[in-house]
Amino acid sequence: MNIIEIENLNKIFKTRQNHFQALNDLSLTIAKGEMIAIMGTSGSGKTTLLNILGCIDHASSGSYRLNQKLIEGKSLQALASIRNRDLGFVMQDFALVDHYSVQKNVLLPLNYLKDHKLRKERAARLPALLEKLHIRHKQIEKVMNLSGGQKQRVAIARALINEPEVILADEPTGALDQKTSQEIIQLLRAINQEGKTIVIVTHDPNIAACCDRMVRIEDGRIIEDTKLILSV
Ligand SMILES: Nc1ncnc2c1ncn2[C@@H]1O[C@H](COP(=O)(O)OP(=O)(O)OP(=O)(O)O)[C@@H](O)[C@H]1O
Repeated sequence: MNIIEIENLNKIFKTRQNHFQALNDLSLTIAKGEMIAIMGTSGSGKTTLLNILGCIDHASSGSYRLNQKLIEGKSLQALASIRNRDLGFVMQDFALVDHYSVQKNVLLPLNYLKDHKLRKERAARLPALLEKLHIRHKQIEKVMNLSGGQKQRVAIARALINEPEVILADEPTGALDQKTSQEIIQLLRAINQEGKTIVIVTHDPNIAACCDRMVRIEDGRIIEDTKLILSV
């Protein structure tokens, strides 16, 4: 089953003087449970694509179906709820609140859940989640006192707390050294093997090599789509 289906997607950024076509008739399907790397030179359209997949931005034309549901035409409120329920985000700069504790950061997405019972159930999973990500011993530590690798583990825990089907990661290892990057990618791989679909934007061929598939974008178009034989 395809969890992501995009068809003939175009994205045009309009400024006062001119306009720029960042995505050009791009079509892509991603199967449930796939781990896919999006590569391409700087300015090729990777983040633009990820932002549309993440319902942070909308396409100028074309269609996007997430879990069979058409995303175009949804209200801002509906998009916010899709982002919170169906998607988890992991960013290069971690996007954590530095002066909050690890547990407060991880529990943040639950604030948007209206169902109090569900909120309690999910919050109860916190210790097991932190254990799995090897940061249980840092539960009440402020994020500002953690290493880069630990911060990214907190961000991954936060992305997982609402049990989304899809994790979108924009250069998740961009701020980390090589050894820590490998640890983070192996962690994402383990999460993928539990059934999550993972889309990773990366410049790093070593990260792409840990994925099932690599799609290369140039000038807003897909120029390569390769299934990878995993060595990990
Ligand atoms: N809000 C915007 N307004 C105008 N142009 C934009 C806007 N956002 C992105 N662009 C342009 O769209 C193109 C694609 O940008 P995007 O951020 O998707 O590239 P990228 O592949 O993620 O690059 P990088 O690897 O450097 O992060 C770039 O030429 C960029 O300048």
